[in-house]
Amino acid sequence: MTKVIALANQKGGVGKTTTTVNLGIGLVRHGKKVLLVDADAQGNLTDSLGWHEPDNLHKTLATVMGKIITDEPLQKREGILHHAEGIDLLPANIELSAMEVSLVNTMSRETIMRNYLEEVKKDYDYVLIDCMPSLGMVTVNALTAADSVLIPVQAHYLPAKGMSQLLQTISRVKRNTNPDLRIEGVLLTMVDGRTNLSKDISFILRRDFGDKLKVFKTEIPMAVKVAETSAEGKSIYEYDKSGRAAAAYEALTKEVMRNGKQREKHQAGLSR
Ligand SMILES: Nc1ncnc2c1ncn2[C@@H]1O[C@H](COP(=O)(O)OP(=O)(O)OP(=O)(O)O)[C@@H](O)[C@H]1O
Repeated sequence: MTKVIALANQKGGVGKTTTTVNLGIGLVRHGKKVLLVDADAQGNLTDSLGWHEPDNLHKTLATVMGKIITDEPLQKREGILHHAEGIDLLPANIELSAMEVSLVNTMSRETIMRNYLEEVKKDYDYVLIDCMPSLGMVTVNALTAADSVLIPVQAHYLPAKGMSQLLQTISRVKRNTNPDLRIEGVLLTMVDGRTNLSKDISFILRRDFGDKLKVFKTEIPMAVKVAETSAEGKSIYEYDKSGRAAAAYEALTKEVMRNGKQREKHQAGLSR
């Protein structure tokens, strides 16, 4: 069964795009078939995989969502690009901002992305959706299409208020359009090893939001090489394969795969 994971946090610059790329390519390196969906009109994911001028792309997430809205048939792999490291990408550009506006007056406006993914996800083991830094209609679509949400949090920034808003949106989506939506985990990013702040933040998250809010064991270290990868259009495994950040993203990849297996076992146990 395909697993759809939305990477969301309405605060910008927390490592969503970097994590989408390196978790996605990490999964490919373990033999998984993976589609990345850029759900941000800034097109940062598209750019960081080497399509440096997203606004010149003719077919994007906005194109295929538009076709779902008007009930036009999709072409095979319409808009999907293939990256040299073995991963597929549905890109985004500025046209997604217009989609954000037009969704407001669309019937079943929360389920357009889910309906699109129903058509393409059977070709993949994982679909990762890189959300934009807002909790608008496109992000609600991503949360409605997802099985789980992975929440990257910058370790040196206390996210309490933003986290409450995000958790409220997740609860609203669960109540209205996606009752099975789970939280995959909170991922601490840009961790500076010289401080204990990430431990404090893990503690505060658990204290304020309860044990249900799982925090990944893996933490992503702050590393200049990570910041350099996006200009290169490569993953951290290609750019700095023996560095600490590559090891951390590999550990995260294994943790995500392990979580998936545990859940499958649990569900199999329940249905017996
Ligand atoms: N572990 C890291 N160490 C150092 N720099 C990092 C790390 N992770 C991400 N960065 C850099 O921090 C910036 C923000 O990261 P990223 O684009 O992944 O965040 P984002 O949450 O997707 O941002 P946006 O909200 O704008 O989409 C980028 O310049 C990125 O290269």
